[in-house]
Amino acid sequence: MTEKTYRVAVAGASGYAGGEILRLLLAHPQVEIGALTANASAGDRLAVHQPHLWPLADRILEPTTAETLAGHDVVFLALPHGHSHQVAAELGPDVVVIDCGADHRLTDPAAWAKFYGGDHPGSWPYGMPELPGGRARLEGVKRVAVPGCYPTAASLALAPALAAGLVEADVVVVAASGTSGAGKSLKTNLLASEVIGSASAYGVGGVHRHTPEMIQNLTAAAGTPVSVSFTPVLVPMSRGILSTCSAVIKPGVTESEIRQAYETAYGAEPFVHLLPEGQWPTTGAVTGANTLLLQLAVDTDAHRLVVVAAVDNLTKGTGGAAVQCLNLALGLPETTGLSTVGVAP
Ligand SMILES: NC(=O)C1=CN([C@@H]2O[C@H](COP(=O)(O)OP(=O)(O)OC[C@H]3O[C@@H](n4cnc5c(N)ncnc54)[C@H](OP(=O)(O)O)[C@@H]3O)[C@@H](O)[C@H]2O)C=CC1
Ligand SMILES: CC(=O)N[C@@H](CCC(=O)OP(=O)(O)O)C(=O)O
Repeated sequence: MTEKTYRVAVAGASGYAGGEILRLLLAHPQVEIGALTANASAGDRLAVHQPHLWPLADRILEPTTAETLAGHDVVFLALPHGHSHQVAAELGPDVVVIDCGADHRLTDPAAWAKFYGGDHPGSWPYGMPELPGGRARLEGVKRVAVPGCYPTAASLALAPALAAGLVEADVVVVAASGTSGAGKSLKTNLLASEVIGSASAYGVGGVHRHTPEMIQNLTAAAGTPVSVSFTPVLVPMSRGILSTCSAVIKPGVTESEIRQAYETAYGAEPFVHLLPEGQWPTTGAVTGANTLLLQLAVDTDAHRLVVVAAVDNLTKGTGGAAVQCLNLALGLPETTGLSTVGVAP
């Protein structure tokens, strides 16, 4: 029997997230790539913006309109946040819409207003299958909110310990990110002369917009309100996030209990792995792979659990998660078209 092919459009195809989605879709056996859209780049050959996507080099970017996105089974939205809800509103209810932006991730309108401003666009099923109950929430859905890159690393790093009640509900996350996390648009702190040879903290003091998303995920996992102190750090690499997450261990809890909780949570997961003891995650090991690698240690003097997570912000941190959610939404095997093989060195 011939397998069904789904016609897929990508809005924001000239950007980093759109480019990564296309790189992965080119290896997906049940996808036909339809319209590729952008804003100011409309009219350009795709190769001008995505020279690595050779099979699509001569495709012409179209404007992002209801007309260009019509006639597809699936539409990926890889647009700056604040734009996708308007575009999604014009797509029919039978179209599977996978939004890589932040518009539909938060369930709390007050958190949206505080960190993004304006009216809350509403929330969609959240695209992190590995969270408790996460997979069931995505099967067969028509709308998916793909998580932010920093929340992917922090949430998967801490959810098992919080869900098992092994640590206090007050966590610290410090995460180093490569520059592609900021997208392609020009920003002065992303000038090569500012970034090369320098690491810098930003969004310090609870103001980064990914903080409420981490709180949302970890509170749901813990079943009790969790407070999160998050500090992002920009480092001179193009891809990758290395997130160091810690929490105070509850009295009497042992390292083997904690390790068991992570093995139970992720032992059967195709894309999230607790490394063998003594081996620590690196961003290089996950570059281009839809994989999140974890390791943990117990700091007995400080009474803290420390978990380190590595993820490629563009793969498991966005584009790979988006394709994983597509598979769940369409009822395909979750790993279809997704590789856990990285690029090294
Ligand atoms: N980069 C990352 O690691 C991650 C990104 N995301 C999310 O993915 C989305 C895209 O991010 P990213 O690819 O990094 O950003 P980029 O700046 O690299 O790309 C943005 C894309 O959106 C298009 N665009 C810009 N403005 C409009 C508009 N008004 N109408 C239609 N299209 C428009 C751009 O087209 P043009 O070339 O014409 O300007 C471009 O294709 C964002 O919401 C981001 O938060 C999520 C997780 C991680
Ligand atoms: C290094 C860097 O600048 N990273 C971005 C990550 C944001 C992102 O990509 O996530 P959203 O999908 O929520 O916008 C930042 O801190 O804003």
